[in-house]
Amino acid sequence: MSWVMANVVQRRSIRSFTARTQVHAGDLADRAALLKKKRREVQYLPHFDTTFFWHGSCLYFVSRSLDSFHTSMSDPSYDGIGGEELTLGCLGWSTEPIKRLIQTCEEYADRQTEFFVIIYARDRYGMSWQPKARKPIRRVDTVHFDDGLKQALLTDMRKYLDPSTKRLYQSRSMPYRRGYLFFGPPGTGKSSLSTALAGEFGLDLYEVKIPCVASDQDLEQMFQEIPPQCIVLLEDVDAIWTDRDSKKDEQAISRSSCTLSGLLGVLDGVGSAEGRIVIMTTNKPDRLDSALVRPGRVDMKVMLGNISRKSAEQMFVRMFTPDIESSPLVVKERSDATRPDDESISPESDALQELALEFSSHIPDDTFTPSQLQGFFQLHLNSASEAVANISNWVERELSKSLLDDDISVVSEGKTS
Ligand SMILES: Nc1ncnc2c1ncn2[C@@H]1O[C@H](COP(=O)(O)OP(=O)(O)OP(=O)(O)O)[C@@H](O)[C@H]1O
Repeated sequence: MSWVMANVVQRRSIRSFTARTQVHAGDLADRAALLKKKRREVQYLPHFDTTFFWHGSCLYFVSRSLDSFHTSMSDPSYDGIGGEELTLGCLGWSTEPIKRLIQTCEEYADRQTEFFVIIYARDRYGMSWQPKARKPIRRVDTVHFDDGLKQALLTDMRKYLDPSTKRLYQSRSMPYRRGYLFFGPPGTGKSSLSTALAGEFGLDLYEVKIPCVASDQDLEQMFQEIPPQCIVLLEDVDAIWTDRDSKKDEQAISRSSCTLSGLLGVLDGVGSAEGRIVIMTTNKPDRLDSALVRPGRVDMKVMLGNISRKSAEQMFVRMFTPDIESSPLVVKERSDATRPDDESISPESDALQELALEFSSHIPDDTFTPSQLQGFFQLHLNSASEAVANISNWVERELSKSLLDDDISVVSEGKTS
């Protein structure tokens, strides 16, 4: 119906259409499902009647029936998507044009739908999981780190989630689970990458902040309530309490109340559900116990470090590429043949590439975190050339700041010793 609205009714200036404001069943709908998709507040559709239109070289007609519409609206489980009976026909002897049109409409609907990643966290009493936030899906290519490593990670996860892999694991009596360790300094994209991966593979994300877990029993309870197909994000896993930590240890004060054996128990114990992906993050990989990161618990380690010159260039291009997704005209007109890659051949994008190259030549390799650089872009979002003009001053300032920070830490170390 949306396709007919955009491509027939609006184009031919047909002046009658229907509009409705209630597009889901309100309280009865599952909250997580509601969070997952963005619904338009007002939905415009063709009028109840038969609409004739040409598409390609065929004459089609589509009919909406008022009775069928009423029936779907009175069904309490109706969620506003589909449900209504439509009759679609075309003049001719073959059904192929109808199948083609249905496919076109399906592709159109996919492009119109905006999906979100649902992030679950424990409620404030630590009693149950609650959808905490929905985040628009972030594409993995917007998280910048080593390209080879990124491809290896995506391939590994895709392979793991393939149904044939599950069968293979089961037939070999191997536990069907996968673990990853993302490590690197603060602000290098560990959380962003986890959310992007959840979006890429259509999985919900269950967030466990290890320093906030009250006890091993709580951790066990949490894991028992996590569904099988999801990503579990264990943040700051270095805060887990190990036997080496003594009560006098100053760093141990900031440690979690759950223990290494408690964590190992939920990772591979009886209660550990099959099919889930566990991602652990840490800023201090050297503090992790070797038992926690052994193969089977951590199958792949991904280092997210300071930004390289190449990634700075890619980030620049991403920041200043016109936002084609937000233009309704482009969404409507765009076919797969005109996807964003085509921009790379336009003169504007050549100019942008040149600016990006000049910009990145001022960025010292492996010195700033991506989040630091993002902070710089936030100050100059309106003009790419302004960003290029200001970058060398910013680099100088940041470098002198970090020298100052080093001095301060030396002085404070001197005081404490
Ligand atoms: N590699 C990256 N590529 C693109 N953006 C990044 C990257 N790393 C960080 N950012 C940006 O910096 C901000 C902070 O990133 P994020 O929280 O993912 O870092 P983190 O490594 O998880 O930090 P922490 O260890 O403090 O939790 C985000 O807004 C994110 O967009």
